[in-house]
Amino acid sequence: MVNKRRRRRRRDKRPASEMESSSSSSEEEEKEEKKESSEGKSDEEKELAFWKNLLAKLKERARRRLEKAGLLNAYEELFEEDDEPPTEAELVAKVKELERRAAEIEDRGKAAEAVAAAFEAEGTPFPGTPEAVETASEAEQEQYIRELLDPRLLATLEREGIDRFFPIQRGVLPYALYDANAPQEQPKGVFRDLCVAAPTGSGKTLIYALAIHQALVRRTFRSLRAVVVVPSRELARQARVELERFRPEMPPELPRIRISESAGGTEDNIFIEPEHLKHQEVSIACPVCDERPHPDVLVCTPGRLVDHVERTPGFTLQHVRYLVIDEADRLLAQSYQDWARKTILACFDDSDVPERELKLETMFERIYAPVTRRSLEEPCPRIQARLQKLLFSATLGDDPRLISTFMLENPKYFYVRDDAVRGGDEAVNTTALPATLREFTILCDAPTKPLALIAALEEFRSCRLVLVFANSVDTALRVACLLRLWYDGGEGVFELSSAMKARQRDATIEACRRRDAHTVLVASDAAARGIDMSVDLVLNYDAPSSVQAYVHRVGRAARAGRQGDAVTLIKRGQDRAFSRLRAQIDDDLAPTRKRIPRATLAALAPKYKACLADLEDAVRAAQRGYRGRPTTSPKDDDDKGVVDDPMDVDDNTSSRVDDDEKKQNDEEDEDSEEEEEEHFRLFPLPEPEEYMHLPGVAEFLAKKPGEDTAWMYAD
Ligand SMILES: Nc1ncnc2c1ncn2[C@@H]1O[C@H](COP(=O)(O)OP(=O)(O)OP(=O)(O)O)[C@@H](O)[C@H]1O
Repeated sequence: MVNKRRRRRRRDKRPASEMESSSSSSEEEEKEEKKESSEGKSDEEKELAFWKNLLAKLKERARRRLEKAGLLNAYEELFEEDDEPPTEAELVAKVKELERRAAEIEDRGKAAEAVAAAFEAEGTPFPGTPEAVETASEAEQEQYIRELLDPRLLATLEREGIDRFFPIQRGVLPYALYDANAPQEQPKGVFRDLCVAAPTGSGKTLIYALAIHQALVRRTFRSLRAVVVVPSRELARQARVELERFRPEMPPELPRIRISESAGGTEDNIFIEPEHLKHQEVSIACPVCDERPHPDVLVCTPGRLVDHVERTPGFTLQHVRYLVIDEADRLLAQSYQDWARKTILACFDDSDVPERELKLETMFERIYAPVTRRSLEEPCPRIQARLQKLLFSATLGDDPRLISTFMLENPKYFYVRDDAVRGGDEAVNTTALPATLREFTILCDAPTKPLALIAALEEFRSCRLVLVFANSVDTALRVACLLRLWYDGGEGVFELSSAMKARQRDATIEACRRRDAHTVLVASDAAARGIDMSVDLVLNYDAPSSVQAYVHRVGRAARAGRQGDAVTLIKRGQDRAFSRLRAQIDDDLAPTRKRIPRATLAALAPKYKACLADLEDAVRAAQRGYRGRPTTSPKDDDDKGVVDDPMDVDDNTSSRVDDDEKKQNDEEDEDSEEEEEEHFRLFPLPEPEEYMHLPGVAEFLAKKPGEDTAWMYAD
């Protein structure tokens, strides 16, 4: 039916001369059509179902368009609920009426463009756009965001106790949600990628969670629409939990938004996309597929993502609307399998799309017609189904490789300076710390450094959770062992490093989150980024070697507007280097110098010495608990020439810098094969006979490339 209408429209558009010369062939076509329609009569019910399905899609599109153009009343008049199913003729008439309205909208669109141009000429943002609320009051920004949010998401926010948005959320959400609500099929270049640099704990996750859910809340078609890439397995888990926390309730007729995780040892719900869904066929209800695990959102590490792109049958990124890259500066530095290029190219892969171009001849087709997948070709021959990239980090920086590696399109940058959120067209290298963080330094000698750590811990004994950072896996292990001895068995002392198995790390994080007594977690930089666990005090046993490491480490405290403290132990001789590092942060503040009285150290010394005597045995016992003994590698630069810190190991077992990513990827490879096998056992590919009986499937599969199929890009 769709084919016939298209053919008819195309004929009408041909020049008169061509029309005359081909009149005989058109008569033949007419006959052919009649023959086709008489043959089709036996399938009347099927066809009506097809039309209804298409109309439902068109109605939704029309509603959005008309609503935007202030024509909602017209829409309601046009589609009053009928008790009787409409006849085919009525449906065709309605679609024609839609075409007329669409043309009307185009006129209005032109008028609106002229008005927008006038506003631009005056330098005033167009009312109702995100630009217009950039400088508005806090209350106006809140209201604007709430108006853009679906009521089901507002209900979720209320349920989760989010009653106001944080500053960076008020700055970015107007843009992110405005785009999430905009129709997909915009000409290339209309939408912008967003890059957000905001302090740790400022609520960046909620920004992408809301944008994704807002775009998917009215989706009718199930396919992978959002991919969130994070640098570690722990962050993948956390992001998934956060996305699930804000997941909206769906209307009864739609399946809920499914969120999956694919990182390291975790591999759930990875799906195979059945052939007939790959091409976004109009038919949307497919019981077989709905019972199968189809994620709408996938949270993953880069390694696992590349594995899926290259190896998982049926896995495609072709329908992905959002590519979120969290901790983007960290992921930029990670070239694992050339993941960024491969991922983005996979989003534009149209190799299995039949060689067919939609000729968008009428306004109707341009607005409502099915659109195909996207193409990187310039100029794009098709309407673009859009891919928006959202980049986040507390230390995003202005590295030009961000644009090239992630193929950013017309990016808009958000950053925080002088406690205010700013937006601009240029990347700005700026780093801010949470305003609620208090920073301290303690100057100490190498031999007494562990004692200084103990003294600092004693001073902050009232804190619930203290996170101690060491520069290497081995130092973290030794410090944890020392503290266990210090706390007489150390029930509340935990260790987190990449030398541990993934499940051990999960269990440790969970235990630290749950405990309500004084808890000390000793970690390597594996725990520096992104982990959100209500830390009261960050204690840098080793001074970090870069400003990025410092910002992410201390940012585990003072999150979400809460008070928090950070203490850094600085060995004599390291203080200048640390001051230079701290000066790279955009504020005029300096950490307060704390002094530990000699008398305090002297009082702690006897017990400390007793602990040291038992330390080697404790370390050996702890190492036996690992998968294998940590290997050896060169010492940290910082420690060169300094051998007398009792937490430094001797030459035979020298400190290993925590190469978290490498370790993780090795681990992922090891775990994944087993898990994949298990997955395919649980979720085998459906046999074609399982879905061939479903309406429309056989017909769709029978269509040849190039045939005028009704393709639909459905939200
Ligand atoms: N509007 C809000 N009101 C209350 N709490 C919020 C709000 N937004 C986010 N939060 C909470 O703030 C905490 C920190 O948020 P999140 O982890 O997203 O920070 P982040 O900016 O991503 O930090 P990092 O850079 O360290 O990854 C989380 O526990 C989150 O649930």
